[in-house]
Amino acid sequence: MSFSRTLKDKSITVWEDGYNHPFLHEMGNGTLDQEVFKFYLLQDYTYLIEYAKIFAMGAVKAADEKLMTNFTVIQHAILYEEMDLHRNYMNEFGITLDENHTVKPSLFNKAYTSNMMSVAQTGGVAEIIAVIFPCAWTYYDYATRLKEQYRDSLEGNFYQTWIENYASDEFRDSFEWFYDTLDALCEHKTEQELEAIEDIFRRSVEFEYLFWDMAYNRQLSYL
Ligand SMILES: Cc1ncc(C[n+]2csc(CCO)c2C)c(N)n1
Repeated sequence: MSFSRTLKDKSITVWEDGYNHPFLHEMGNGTLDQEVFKFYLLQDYTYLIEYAKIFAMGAVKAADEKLMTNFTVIQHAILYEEMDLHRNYMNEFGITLDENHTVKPSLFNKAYTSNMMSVAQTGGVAEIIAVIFPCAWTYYDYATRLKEQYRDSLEGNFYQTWIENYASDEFRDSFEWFYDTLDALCEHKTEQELEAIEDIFRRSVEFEYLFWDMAYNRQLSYL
């Protein structure tokens, strides 16, 4: 198996803790408190703005126009498609964009995006891919599993659109290039450098897990 494809298994404990989080299963069976989802949605919107900037950092550090394009295509998809999913749910909640713009990131949200920005500033393209990879990979993995596990009750579930968006083939294909690109970038790295990449990846899987937990407990925002 290529280096990039082993990364999930090297983070498997926290990866599975993420999938088993009640936030996800309550979305799957449709019982998740909509106030909890609203908290997640608004926090995630601020998260996505910072996350999109990491792709801009990738484009700045990319060695050729192909890679630069790959980063900018995803950045565009985040701003136009993924955030549309959020804007549509906000619309259902009657939250306007102006109201949304008053939301400040929670402490944990800030910690996650600050970590990503720090990796992006100090690292190269391999480190940038490692830090963003779990966001896409866990979402695709969790959503496809939820879609299968709760297939009998998905129709009419308030969270159906969310689940189907992240479980789509189109979404899977959009980040397919992460695998081979990361492998190529890691080809001549030392054991020590590879270990550092694994740590960056695992940290993001940990951050993903705690993002669910933060949202589920609506923690911690005194701002
Ligand atoms: C906390 C958090 N982590 C991951 C995602 C999912 N996500 C963000 S951008 C993107 C597209 C390509 O990476 C995906 C799948 C999210 N919404 N919120």
